[in-house]
Amino acid sequence: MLALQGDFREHLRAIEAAGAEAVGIRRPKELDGLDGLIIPGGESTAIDKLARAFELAEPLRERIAEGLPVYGSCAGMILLANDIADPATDLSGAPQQTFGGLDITVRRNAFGRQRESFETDLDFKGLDFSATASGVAPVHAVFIRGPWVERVGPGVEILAQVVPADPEHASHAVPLPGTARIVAVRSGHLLATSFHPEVTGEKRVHELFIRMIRGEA
Ligand SMILES: NC(=O)CC[C@H](N)C(=O)O
Repeated sequence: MLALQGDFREHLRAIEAAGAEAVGIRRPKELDGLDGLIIPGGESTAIDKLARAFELAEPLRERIAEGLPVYGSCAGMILLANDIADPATDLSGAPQQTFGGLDITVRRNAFGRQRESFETDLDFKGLDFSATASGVAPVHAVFIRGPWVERVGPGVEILAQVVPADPEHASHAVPLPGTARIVAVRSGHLLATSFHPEVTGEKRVHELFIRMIRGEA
């Protein structure tokens, strides 16, 4: 659990509820011996700056490239993306940085600002093979100033999309009803969701990640 900023406490609880042990990571040496890492929701710019300040960013990029399983939710998805369509810039005009690894382009705050946060049910692929042969299962998803994925590269699997139905979402960045937006992806050892399963008591996304770590999914 990258415990620099954001809702890492909620993820710690979700991992433990899913039957695994989790520890908070704040220093490069704490990356040694990890089976996997979760990057929580929060502010991607803050996590980026703190990771650089604590000299974690480079070692983490290396571990991701070496195959460390990582799950990123919301800001964590942004930090795993190779590209950001609209990166925030600091006072010197330098764009925010990501750890990368996922060949996707994300758009930050794509569904709007805090007041446009919303909840919806969506079908998530690969979660629950007892439900359907395809493993597609319904998930109640909470979006809080979330990103969406605008581009997926080869080898990136789309696990869930959202089609904002209610017309109120047509009044800003959210696409007109009927336009599907990618909100969960997987590429090998990397998993990312735009939404926050850790805030709803949903365990299956964390269980999927644990199965990925164990080589069972
Ligand atoms: N809930 C979240 O993690 C919000 C992410 C935030 N909008 C960012 O750009 O980093």
